[in-house]
Amino acid sequence: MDGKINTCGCTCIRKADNGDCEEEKCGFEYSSLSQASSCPIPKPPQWAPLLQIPYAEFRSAKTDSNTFPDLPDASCRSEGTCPVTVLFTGNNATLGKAWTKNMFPETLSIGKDDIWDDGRSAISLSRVPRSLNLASNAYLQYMKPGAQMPFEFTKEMPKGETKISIDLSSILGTLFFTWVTLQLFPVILTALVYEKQQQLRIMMKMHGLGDGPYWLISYLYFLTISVIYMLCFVIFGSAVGLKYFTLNDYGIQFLFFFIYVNLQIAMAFLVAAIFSDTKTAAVIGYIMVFGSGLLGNFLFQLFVQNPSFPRIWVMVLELYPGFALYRGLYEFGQYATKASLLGMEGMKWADLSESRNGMLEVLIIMFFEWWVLLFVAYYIDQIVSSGGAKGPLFFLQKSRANPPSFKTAIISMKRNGSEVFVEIEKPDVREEMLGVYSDPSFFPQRKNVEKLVCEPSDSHSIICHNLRKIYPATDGNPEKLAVKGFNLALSPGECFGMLGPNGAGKTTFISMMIGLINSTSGTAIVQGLNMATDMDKIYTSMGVCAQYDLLWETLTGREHLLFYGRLKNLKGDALTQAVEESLKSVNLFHGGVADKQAGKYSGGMKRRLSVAISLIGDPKVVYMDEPSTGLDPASRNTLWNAVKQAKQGRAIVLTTHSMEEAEALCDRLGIFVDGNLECIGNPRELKARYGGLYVFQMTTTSDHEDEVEGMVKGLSRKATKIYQISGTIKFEIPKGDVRIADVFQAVENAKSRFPVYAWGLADTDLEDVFIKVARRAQGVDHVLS
Ligand SMILES: Nc1ncnc2c1ncn2[C@@H]1O[C@H](COP(=O)(O)OP(=O)(O)OP(=O)(O)O)[C@@H](O)[C@H]1O
Repeated sequence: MDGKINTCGCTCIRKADNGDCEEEKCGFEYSSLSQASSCPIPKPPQWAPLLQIPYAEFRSAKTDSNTFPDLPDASCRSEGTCPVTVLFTGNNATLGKAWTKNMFPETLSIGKDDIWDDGRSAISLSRVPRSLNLASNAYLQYMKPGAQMPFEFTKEMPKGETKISIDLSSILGTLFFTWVTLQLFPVILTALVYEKQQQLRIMMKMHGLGDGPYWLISYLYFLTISVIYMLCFVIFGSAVGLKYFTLNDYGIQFLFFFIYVNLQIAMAFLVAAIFSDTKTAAVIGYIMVFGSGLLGNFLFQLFVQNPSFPRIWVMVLELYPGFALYRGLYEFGQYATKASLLGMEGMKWADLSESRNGMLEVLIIMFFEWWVLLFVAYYIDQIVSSGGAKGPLFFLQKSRANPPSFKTAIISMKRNGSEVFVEIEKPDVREEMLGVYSDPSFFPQRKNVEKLVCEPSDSHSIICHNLRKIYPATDGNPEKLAVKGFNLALSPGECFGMLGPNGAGKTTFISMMIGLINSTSGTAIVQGLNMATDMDKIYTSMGVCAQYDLLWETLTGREHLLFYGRLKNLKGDALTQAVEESLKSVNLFHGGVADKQAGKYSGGMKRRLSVAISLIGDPKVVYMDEPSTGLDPASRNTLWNAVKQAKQGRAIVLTTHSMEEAEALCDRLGIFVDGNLECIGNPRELKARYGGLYVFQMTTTSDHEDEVEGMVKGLSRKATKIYQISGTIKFEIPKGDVRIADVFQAVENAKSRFPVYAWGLADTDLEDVFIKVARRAQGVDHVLS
């Protein structure tokens, strides 16, 4: 037994004592070698079929260790215990090679020499495979090297195949493509909810974008995106040769996807009307995506493929857009698979009338549902976005005669001889307060508004008449009377500053004026239009800088201004020029800042952009809620200059906590306390009316404090001590009681009698006025409550 292969291709496996070969093994190499005449005639292998796999199991026929019952060695029954050789016989060995490679990718390597002339091939496997899939007309012969009798199993396929072609798109398509198509749903939904959550929708509305145009623009935008997305989807699918797309008629595919994306947008609008938080909406959106796909897969496999299941229930399922999508894609998949196997065309227009084809019913359902959902979404949105102003039957209210305009109401009151009475507070409170303040000029605004009410004119940009806001009781908190009857008349070119402590009701007032919330009662006329009936028209001449920056994080400053400028009907060069001037006026023009995304702006930059937005497009009335919050002194000066310039020809209402800002910008100031306007006038008037005092301060040693007090009392008997600590004493002295020269003289005398380390005489400033008015009002409120 030398193990050498002789010229006949045989190996001696047993030698006689004389050295001759007693037994040779020619193996399977015999036919690949040129055979000498002396070579023994090889024995053909004894193949016997051991395993029969029915055709029905064509795709998934499997063998396991039990399918090799004739393996002579028990140790060979389990995977990996002994090497084996597999023989293939078929139309050609390449087929066997390709097939086997597919089955045993880890263990198989087949070379050119492995293919025999008779078309068979032999491959050595390092282990017994656990399972086998037979996919060709090959005989598979399985033998263990060295075995006396080869063992084998044979599988003969019923018909010859030249190529294994599995079109995955047709098999996986329905579920996978359902998910791909539905991916747009959460995108549209979150975009819509984001605009609502960030109050960008109301911001757009405030700048003149009505509900109708908003819906139209948004709808067309999402439709364009969806159509492009679906076109790319079908084009790419076709380009890579997915039969799902290439075999079915493109016209039907276009119609199906077009109707579906419209339905999907309508559904996103509907769901967006219900949610106001982006994160919740995104979670719901993705649950709908995956749920629709998986549930659709489960239900339709179960029901559609079961002919005994009532068809009407399938149609009920299809009323849910996600399932309708699944069903349509399922039909495309069915037609593509059939066409691929039988080598014919997929779904054609004529096939729509086939009774088992659900495409037509899906198209009809989706088409009608698209319009129904759109209508319902618009209806719900009108109710939800109105903040309670519109009830479920708002369309009936609209059809009624228009409510009488403000002017008409006044004229009719005059005709009836009734006295026009403007109620500022409940009568008892009013009397009480008049008693407390005993100053009729305390309510000049009421008189002014009364006059305007009686003699309506267009000379005022804003007229507020007894505007009240009561927030309803929520979460166990009682209702809140935030604005208690506000009266204001504001002319063009005037800047009105609202001062007041936190919670005074300033933001509530502005929110009512910009239509963010509805007033509980009262009337406001802006540019001659009644807010209750003509808010949409008022929006076109209004600019708003809200307390919080309402910006799109992904848009640049310039894009924001271009967008809002367009809403204000600016076009072409006028728009470009207005945007550039606006950017310059708030110092956002230079250094590429204008083209940075607003999300990357600092707080101060966002604030300046908000102010620029409020002023673009020449609005006649501008509301600014604490515009300079968070600005550094330089930026604040820039902003002030912008507002001063913007005052020309416009009425501006501005709330602020900065007395400096109020004095710098406002022509008139109103101090608001606990929902009431406590005083109104220009800064100097207010200081004169509520100040009227000098503040005298002196620092000496502790043992001379009495002498300082005596000196001040000598100047004015009405002087009141307001502060005393460690030798520093402060007095308020009525201005009318004292001459400044006398104060200087008294101080000089005092210096000669005791040490004076420092002294000062100051006029009252706006801050003193503010504190005084607020304290007094809160004191009165406290008494009244
Ligand atoms: N949605 C609401 N529901 C109930 N109460 C509210 C609501 N919004 C505001 N309020 C209450 O109304 C009052 C006025 O609030 P508002 O925000 O108008 O005050 P403000 O003067 O703007 O305060 P700040 O200077 O702090 O901005 C406060 O007591 C506030 O708690």
